[in-house]
Amino acid sequence: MKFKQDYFDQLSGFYSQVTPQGLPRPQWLAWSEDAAALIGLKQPDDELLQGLAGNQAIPGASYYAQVYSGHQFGGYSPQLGDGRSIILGEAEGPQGYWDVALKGAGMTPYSRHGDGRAVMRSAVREFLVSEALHHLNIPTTRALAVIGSDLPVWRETQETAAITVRLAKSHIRFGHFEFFCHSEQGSKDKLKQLLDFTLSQHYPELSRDQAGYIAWFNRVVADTAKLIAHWQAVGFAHGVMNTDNMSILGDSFDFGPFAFLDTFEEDFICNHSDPNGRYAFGQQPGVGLWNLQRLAQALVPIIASDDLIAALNTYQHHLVQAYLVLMRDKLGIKLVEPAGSEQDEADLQLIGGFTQLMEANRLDHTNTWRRFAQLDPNSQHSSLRDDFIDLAGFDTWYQAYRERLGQVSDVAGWQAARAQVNPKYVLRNYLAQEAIIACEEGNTQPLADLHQLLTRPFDEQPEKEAYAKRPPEWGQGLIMSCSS
Ligand SMILES: Nc1ncnc2c1ncn2[C@@H]1O[C@H](COP(=O)(O)OP(=O)(O)OP(=O)(O)O)[C@@H](O)[C@H]1O
Repeated sequence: MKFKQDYFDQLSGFYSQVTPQGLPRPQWLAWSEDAAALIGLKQPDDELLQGLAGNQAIPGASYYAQVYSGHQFGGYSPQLGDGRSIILGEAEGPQGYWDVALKGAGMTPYSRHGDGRAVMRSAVREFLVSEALHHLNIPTTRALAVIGSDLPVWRETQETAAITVRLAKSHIRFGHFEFFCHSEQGSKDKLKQLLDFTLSQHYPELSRDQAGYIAWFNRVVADTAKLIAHWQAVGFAHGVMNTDNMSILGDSFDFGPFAFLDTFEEDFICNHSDPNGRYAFGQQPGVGLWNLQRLAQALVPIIASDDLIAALNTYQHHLVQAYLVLMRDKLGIKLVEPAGSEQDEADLQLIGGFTQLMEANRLDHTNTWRRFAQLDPNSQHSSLRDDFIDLAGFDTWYQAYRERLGQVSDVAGWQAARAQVNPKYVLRNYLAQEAIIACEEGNTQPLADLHQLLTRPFDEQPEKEAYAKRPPEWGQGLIMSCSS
């Protein structure tokens, strides 16, 4: 790995230099070849293993933990920070730089009461979902590897420690700005310094003045809205949308009790620690805006309120437009009239009508959408119909859909295009759980197989048909806790 050397200088006051606490007897549990290619790595080897396990220094790496704060479940936590994640710096790759972070590499000044560790279960889940989302074409941080060990750690029961090696275009969170606005260590100058750093790192095309700052905040609003549109379209529930888990770049970030929907349920809650459903699947669009409002509040000292409010007011538009693009593609309908016309409203109703039917008929989200890749769109009789109990409801919807769709001239082409946007395979919780149980028994092959499967989520993989099944009874409604 080749690290950028001037990175640190620009960040003074925003981090603490730390030393990782190594993992004894480390072993590779997972490795992502295409994430490795991002930073010019080819094969995992022993030296890299010891380096990423924190047992020996990696040449050129800097080792730091950042301070930030954030709103967690609606309340402000004034002092958070990388309590178990150590950033090595920015590694150079063929197409740019990536932060490399060791998540679970021991205590830092921000560990509070935590042990600085991550358990294997959560490290594997973060690895799988990072790579799965990427291959679903959803913006996300990436995962290079999972390193396991026999080091015992205590959560609800005794587990073993592991490290996820995370690659991120940026580790800057909404919570960074909140910290430098609200804390005693913060100031207008510090906020400006942080924003100028963000711009120079990630938005070199923007000027470092009021006009650039406003343009930047508009970008953050749009990127966040687009990310959430992706989650809603694919059926992904993040589970812990605290502002310290919101990437400034609009990448999916920090994976805990996340879930892909099995049965479609608007009110689905995947986080055991969220009994009121603050972060339920259907709440995510609203939470995205709420989080942006918290970010805007933190920016008041350096960006005029009117400009912040004007940008926030574009959120709904970006969200709806991005969602419409994704959902029209899933349904195979084309935008005929200009965006923003009455057709948008009619299409939202058509889409909402379908999701309501899915919910009322207790249908599987992924498999139901995948059916569009087999549908004969010119036929009055839909192969989808058999899945519904409410046949009259389906028939009414299908008639409206066919009217909107019109005649399709190239049916095979239409179906192939639907297969490229309606995935066959997603990371269902029970699949992750099976791979984790195998790892606990010393067998990493199921994890490797699942990872491979998820790198081609849109392809038929007949030998892996079973992975597309709805969960067995034990895996239905698996709800994870925040403890990881
Ligand atoms: N085991 C732990 N030891 C120390 N600090 C922890 C531990 N688990 C979580 N934290 C800290 O608690 C806060 C909230 O945790 P959260 O789970 O959102 O983050 P994370 O998953 O640890 O890290 P990241 O956001 O970098 O993915 C963060 O400041 C985090 O560093």
